[in-house]
Amino acid sequence: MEIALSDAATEPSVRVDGLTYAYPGHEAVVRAWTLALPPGSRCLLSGANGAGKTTALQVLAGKTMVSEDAVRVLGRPPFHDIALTCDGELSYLGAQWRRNIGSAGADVPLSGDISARAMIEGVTGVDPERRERLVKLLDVDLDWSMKALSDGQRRRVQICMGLLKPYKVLLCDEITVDLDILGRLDLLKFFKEECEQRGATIVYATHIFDGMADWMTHLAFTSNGELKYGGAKEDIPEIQGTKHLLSTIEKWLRIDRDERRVREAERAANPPPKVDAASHFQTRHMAYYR
Ligand SMILES: Nc1ncnc2c1ncn2[C@@H]1O[C@H](COP(=O)(O)OP(=O)(O)OP(=O)(O)O)[C@@H](O)[C@H]1O
Repeated sequence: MEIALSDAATEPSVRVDGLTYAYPGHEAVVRAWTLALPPGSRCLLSGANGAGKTTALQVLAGKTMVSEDAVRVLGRPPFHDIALTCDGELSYLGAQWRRNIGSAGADVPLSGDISARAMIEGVTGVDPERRERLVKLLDVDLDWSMKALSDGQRRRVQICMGLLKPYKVLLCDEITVDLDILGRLDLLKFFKEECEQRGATIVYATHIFDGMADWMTHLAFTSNGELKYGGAKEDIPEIQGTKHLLSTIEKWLRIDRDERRVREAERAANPPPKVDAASHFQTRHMAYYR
């Protein structure tokens, strides 16, 4: 389903055109996605566990190779145009990023005595005013020792570091899950300002809808790998009015689960032939990973 531009004359910051993606040896988990997000838009990416949100975000982030025409970010193919991520115009805050930034892997705290200040001020080429604002916004104490933080405190330092450079497109995969209510709402407010004042575009995957109905300008709901519902929020009658977002998505998720159970029962009754992972990889997808 196409996510409509609010202004047809505006070149989208994110354009996805018939994107299909399968992990080697598996069925496609993203199927025929087409969407376009204009500058300044904030898209809530929603769907059940395993629906393909992380996979899609990783493709948008240029972590996996797909054809150059299938995904364009700021008019450029994110896998092939490495400068997009190196220059910080395209930023991805997701599971890999959580594992790599300010932790010793798998979100394990660093064992050395490194301060939050050393981590945050260690990021070079940053506007000091933006850094100060983010430290305040995220309520980070620069004297915190990274080895003695709660999950939420460590996440605040990570998020601070991830936002220091002013991206044009930001892809977020469940980054606020450890934050307390104020931390999450303040961050959503900051993101909204970034979109309204700088024309940044944000795609935000989450299962937490509190505050999202007012925040988002666009919605993408994926089910069984397909973009089932999508578009500018005013074009989706089912989610008009703040109170309808949670109940509507709950309804869509229940339909999704029922359909999945039917598919699983059918597959159990008629198991598909086994795919040779190596030849599938080479001949069909030629997928490479960063
Ligand atoms: N490296 C991989 N190899 C094969 N299959 C994978 C791989 N990573 C994910 N998958 C499968 O792809 C599907 C989509 O996974 P993905 O992580 O994109 O879902 P998600 O919507 O982000 O889920 P969640 O809400 O649980 O984070 C799932 O069925 C998952 O099992």
